[in-house]
Amino acid sequence: MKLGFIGTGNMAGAIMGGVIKSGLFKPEEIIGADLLEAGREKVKTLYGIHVTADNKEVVEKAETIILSVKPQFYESVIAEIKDVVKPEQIVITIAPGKTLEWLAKQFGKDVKLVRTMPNTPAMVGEGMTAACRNEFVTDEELEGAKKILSAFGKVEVVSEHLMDVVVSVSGSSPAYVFMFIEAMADAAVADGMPRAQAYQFAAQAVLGSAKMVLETGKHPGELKDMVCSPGGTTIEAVRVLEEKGLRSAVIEAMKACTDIAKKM
Ligand SMILES: NC(=O)C1=CN([C@@H]2O[C@H](COP(=O)(O)OP(=O)(O)OC[C@H]3O[C@@H](n4cnc5c(N)ncnc54)[C@H](OP(=O)(O)O)[C@@H]3O)[C@@H](O)[C@H]2O)C=CC1
Ligand SMILES: O=C(O)[C@@H]1CCC=N1
Repeated sequence: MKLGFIGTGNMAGAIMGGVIKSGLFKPEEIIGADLLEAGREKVKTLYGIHVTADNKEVVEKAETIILSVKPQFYESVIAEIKDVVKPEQIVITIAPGKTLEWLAKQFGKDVKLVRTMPNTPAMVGEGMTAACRNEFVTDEELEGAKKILSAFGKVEVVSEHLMDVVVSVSGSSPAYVFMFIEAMADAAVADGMPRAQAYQFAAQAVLGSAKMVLETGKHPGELKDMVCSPGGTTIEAVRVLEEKGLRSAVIEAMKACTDIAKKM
């Protein structure tokens, strides 16, 4: 088995979907463990992977392990698997707040650790993942981990002190973007557009705008100005968004998100 997941919830499912869709791994090369039968059956049906109720079986069978349980379960799961983790295995973590130092202390032995923060757009191959490693991971092994992470989107190696910021700017931010899309669609529905059509229009506008930022290299403010015709419709919307505090709401929400990540 090439890849093993402990915890087969939302984020693990998004990664499974991404790596299988990319062709990097076949479903039969992936194994996942979860507490409940329902959780295991869901990923077995959706992705065709092997499943087990035994976390240790995942560690015994897979080359690379992704710890995909909630942060509050990291301590107990590591205590359960630490004796079966082999020196050559790479353990990838995806939990906010769990530092390399804290993780190493839980394992209590030399383990190759790659700390990451992915996001659910991994499911459609458009993830954004940040990664950092501990001293036992060689350059070649880091490249191997990056190959897995880039199978479902972009990956960037960052200094560990940035990992809490990454949580708010890309780990959690899909949720704010979905809220924005939902709100835009609600407004369009209020003005008479059928809901399904409203989601298409709003989501495609967000997708295209994000592509413009990534592909033109222009400042987002300049791209915004290009939409605002003098005396036109857009500047009126911009005026109201400023009055209602959109920018400040986003900044304050992200500060709260980063602060929580630091405390986890
Ligand atoms: N969702 C996201 O967008 C992102 C999540 N993450 C991180 O990914 C991790 C998982 O989050 P997410 O997928 O959202 O959470 P989920 O609750 O969807 O998935 C976690 C899964 O782990 C199972 N689980 C709990 N305890 C154990 C255990 N002891 N052994 C095996 N499986 C167990 C849970 O089962 P049960 O439901 O029965 O408890 C659940 O199916 C977290 O650390 C989160 O911070 C990182 C980036 C983005
Ligand atoms: O909400 C959470 O805690 C996780 C981490 C980043 C996205 N979801």
